[in-house]
Amino acid sequence: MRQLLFVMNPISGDIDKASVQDLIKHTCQARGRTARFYETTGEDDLRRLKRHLQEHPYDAVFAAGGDGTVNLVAQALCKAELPMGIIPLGSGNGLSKDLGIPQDVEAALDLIWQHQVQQVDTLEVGGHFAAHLADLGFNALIVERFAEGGTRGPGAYVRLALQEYMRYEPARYRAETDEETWEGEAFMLTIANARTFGSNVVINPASRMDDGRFEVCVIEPFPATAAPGILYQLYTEGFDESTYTRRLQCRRVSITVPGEAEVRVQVDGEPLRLSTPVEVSINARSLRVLVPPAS
Ligand SMILES: Nc1ncnc2c1ncn2[C@@H]1O[C@H](COP(=O)(O)OP(=O)(O)OP(=O)(O)O)[C@@H](O)[C@H]1O
Repeated sequence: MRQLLFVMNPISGDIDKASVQDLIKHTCQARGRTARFYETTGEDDLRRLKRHLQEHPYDAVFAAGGDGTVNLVAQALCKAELPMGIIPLGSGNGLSKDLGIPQDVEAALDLIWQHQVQQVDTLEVGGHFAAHLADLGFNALIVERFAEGGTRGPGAYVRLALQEYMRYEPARYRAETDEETWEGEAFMLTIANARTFGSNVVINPASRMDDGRFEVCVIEPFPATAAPGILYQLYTEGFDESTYTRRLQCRRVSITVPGEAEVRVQVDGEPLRLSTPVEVSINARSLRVLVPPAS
């Protein structure tokens, strides 16, 4: 693994990218590796990155940014042999946490020399690629407001969530999977290939990213008095213990919101409006990722 590309998002997280780039360059040079950098622009990045990868041979491509940058690189490498590494530089870094990738830049870089390659499933959500988590309902609304607001960081997210919670009206959903159908009201409905949000909320405990299946994790409407208990359960892997939650395991699902032609969906942290039904399918073991070696 000698030729390495680092795809850097100049605006992700709250981190000085020039010093990170220096650190990556010097670490690689000192240990006989060549690091090249590819800066994202926020416009047409997928097409440009794919073309760059066709024209240049690399041994691995690192996503150096947040979940959106990871989504971009994962999409470019999906169904390819080339493995993806992650240098977590966003505010949430959900997928890297799920895969046990160190959150410290130097430790994450060490995976160049010591790693195993894990093949993980990826999802298609309404025609959009997802490597981590997507959802409909409350969190999708907050992610949309967050993007509109122009502020970044976990503090701004929590402020928005508290404001919106007070006036939030849960919607009715119908989820038809390859195994069962569920219809009912939900506070939010998460399409989960992975386990944990970047905020450390465990939405899909004891799940696997390489089993060819994903979960639809439903949080039903709950009274305000139940909120602290649900939050506690979400942070302590107790999702299934609540009377307000359920999980459907499947290989595909079709989600409708009766009476709505369009629905808010967040996919790997990006807010989208998708037409209904939202069709979700899985690409089993379609992405190769560098993770810490098995202990
Ligand atoms: N040069 C750029 N200028 C403006 N926006 C950019 C640029 N490069 C990428 N983007 C946008 O940045 C977003 C992805 O950001 P990313 O998820 O990597 O960081 P983050 O939002 O800070 O982290 P996290 O997702 O962990 O909260 C995408 O919407 C992408 O279009």
